[in-house]
Amino acid sequence: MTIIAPFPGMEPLARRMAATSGAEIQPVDLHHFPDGETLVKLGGDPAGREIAFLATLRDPDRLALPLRFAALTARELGAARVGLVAPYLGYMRQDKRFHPREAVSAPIFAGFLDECFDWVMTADPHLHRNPSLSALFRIPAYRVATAPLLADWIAANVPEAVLLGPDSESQQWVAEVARLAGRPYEVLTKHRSGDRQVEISLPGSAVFRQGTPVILDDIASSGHTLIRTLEQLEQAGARPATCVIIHAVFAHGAEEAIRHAGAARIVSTDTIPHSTNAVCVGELLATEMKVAQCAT
Ligand SMILES: O=P(O)(O)OC[C@H]1O[C@@H](O)[C@H](O)[C@@H]1O
Repeated sequence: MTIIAPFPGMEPLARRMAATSGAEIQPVDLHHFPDGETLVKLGGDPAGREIAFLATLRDPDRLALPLRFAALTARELGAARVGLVAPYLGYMRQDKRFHPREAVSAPIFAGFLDECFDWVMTADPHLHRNPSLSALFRIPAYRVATAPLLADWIAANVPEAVLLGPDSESQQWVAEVARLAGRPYEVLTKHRSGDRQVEISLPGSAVFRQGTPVILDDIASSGHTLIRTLEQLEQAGARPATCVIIHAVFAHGAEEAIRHAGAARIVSTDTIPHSTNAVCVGELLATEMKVAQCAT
């Protein structure tokens, strides 16, 4: 039987995955010493077993070394194969050199995970320039799409939804969710000049006035993409908008600021544990994990 080894905070998602896959859950213990170093302890003996660590990489700098300790320890103790399920895969946004001498973090981070694991799996990675996850990793890389779950949620919860993608990067998600939900969509124009400096322009067609706007994006981080979109919609006289986010990254104060900007509701998937989680990806990940484990 496969082992799912959740990092701290990931136990609820591990239980949902285990309910579908029948896997055994063995939580990973992290002990933080006073000097800042971390002691990793596996929850059981992985000898001869398939083990999948479950860690969402919202805070990858803090998690990278413990992940490596866990993966190499599982190997040393004789695990048959060691996988990583990272429902949110951090560092994918720095996929090119935007300014001279910057690190192109996405492939470097992928290379780090290549060295630790036999396979990796994630949900809707932020890869809008190169949508192929397998081009980034040398190990087998699997992705699940949350679009069917988001479409179902919108169909059940938002009457007369008109989907809005705040920028061209969101086109791939908003177009697919709109298609599955059978609802219209529009993609807005965004200009970002800094971490928290964002401008949004609404399209002239104003389809968003014909229903309830649902702003759909893969990530809310500083929240400024959503905040500026909400402000523009309010100025244009649209109905209060619902924000649907795949990965609830939410930097400090972001959720409150988005609510203050007029969001009628904010919902997210549970790729990152957060109070806005309303859509569960556990079954999706568990089903894809069986595919990963059947592959040689
Ligand atoms: O505007 P914040 O919330 O900081 O960042 C999230 C946005 O930045 C993009 O990469 C994401 O796709 C999303 O549109």
